[in-house]
Amino acid sequence: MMQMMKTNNSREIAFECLQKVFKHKAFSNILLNEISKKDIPQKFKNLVFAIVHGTIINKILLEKTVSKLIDNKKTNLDIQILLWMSAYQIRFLKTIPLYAVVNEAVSIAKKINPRLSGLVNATLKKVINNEQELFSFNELSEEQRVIIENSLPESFYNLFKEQYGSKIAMKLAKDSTKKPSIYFRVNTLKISFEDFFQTYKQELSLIKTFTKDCLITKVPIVQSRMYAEGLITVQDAASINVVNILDPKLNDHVLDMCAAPGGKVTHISSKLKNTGKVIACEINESKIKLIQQNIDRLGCSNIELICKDATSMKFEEKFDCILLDAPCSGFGVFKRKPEIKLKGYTKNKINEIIQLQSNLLDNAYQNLKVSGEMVYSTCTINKLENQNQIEKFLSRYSNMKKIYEEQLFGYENNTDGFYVCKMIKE
Ligand SMILES: C[S@@+](CC[C@H](N)C(=O)[O-])C[C@H]1O[C@@H](n2cnc3c(N)ncnc32)[C@H](O)[C@@H]1O
Repeated sequence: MMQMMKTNNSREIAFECLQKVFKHKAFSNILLNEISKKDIPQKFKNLVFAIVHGTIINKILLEKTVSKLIDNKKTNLDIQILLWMSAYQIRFLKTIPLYAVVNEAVSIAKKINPRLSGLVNATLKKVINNEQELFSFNELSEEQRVIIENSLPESFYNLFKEQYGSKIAMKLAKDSTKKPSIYFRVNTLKISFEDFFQTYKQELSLIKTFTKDCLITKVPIVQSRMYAEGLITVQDAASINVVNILDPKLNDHVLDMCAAPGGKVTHISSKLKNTGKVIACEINESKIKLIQQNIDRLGCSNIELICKDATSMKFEEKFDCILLDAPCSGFGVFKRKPEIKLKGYTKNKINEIIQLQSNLLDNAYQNLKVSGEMVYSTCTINKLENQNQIEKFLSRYSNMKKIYEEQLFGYENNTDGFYVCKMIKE
């Protein structure tokens, strides 16, 4: 195995990331976060991000295209990954010189196995010369074509079609390859929404959105001064929408049962203007530090952080308001975490998650005051974890009433797909 950890070459770095994703099931957002800290020019980083994200998002399309030219069984996975990422650049990154794509791929191939560099060279020249034909799947039905062109595993398409019909399933397939918008939340503990908007609307090309406290920008903002000072935090509009629906009131006693990395709990804190008390619970100890960093950066002073299993914790005092932003399949975040899409749909794993959600809901009920309100949310569009889960919950507790329910698919406003249900304990 070649050693490339110390390289500054964008394509070598991208290749190494993709190996980790495809061979070792690593998550690209974690790898890319590490790369964003590397001391290399921003334009090199941008190329790495584009290649890694684009190759994962389009993996099925790239694999089917490349396999028209090579025998997958006779070609090792490293060479296939190299061909997928190079075919991605040829097809989708039109400003990159084609000779650079081929030369760099050949030079990486020489490090993997010098005998295969000729194969890489010849295959990529064929992709360049026959691009339109190789990337077209006109012989297939429209449904089949759309799922290949958008690299959606058939198991997902079938699940969405069964739950919502083919029209919505097709829209979901097409949406899964879109570039997500950069949404963020203005931290009203430090600046009012209008002041922030007026001050930075030009500099950050700001656009208002469908949900309160949330803006869109075209400029990367994680490295910005406004971010470091805690004026803003990056969060998808659909996620911001959840706490807007929860709508906790000043001085409320609030429980967030599953809090990491802290996007929603810090939003709750800002809604309360640091009054009342918020208990933020998270089972995973390694994520506690992340929540604390967000709490400190955003200036939240009413949050108590606890590391516990939220299926069984009990409190002396019950809560006015509970958020259960449950662990879920993540079928609403394909655009942001394309690895989830590539894993395909397996019933057993989902059944475990559904049971955990159900146990969490039962304990939320136990900890909620009479007249208290709770929100159950997930970043999935899977009905079994959403509407069906809530129907079963409501049938277990006759004094729980649904007061609001919303399923965002993600294609409406280019957000994540999110389910939100607000209930009251009578
Ligand atoms: C969807 S994420 C929460 C996102 C968070 N609300 C936010 O907005 O930043 C779900 C979290 O629940 C945590 N979790 C899973 N099982 C749990 C349990 N039994 N008790 C508490 N937390 C749990 C996971 O570690 C994960 O961090």
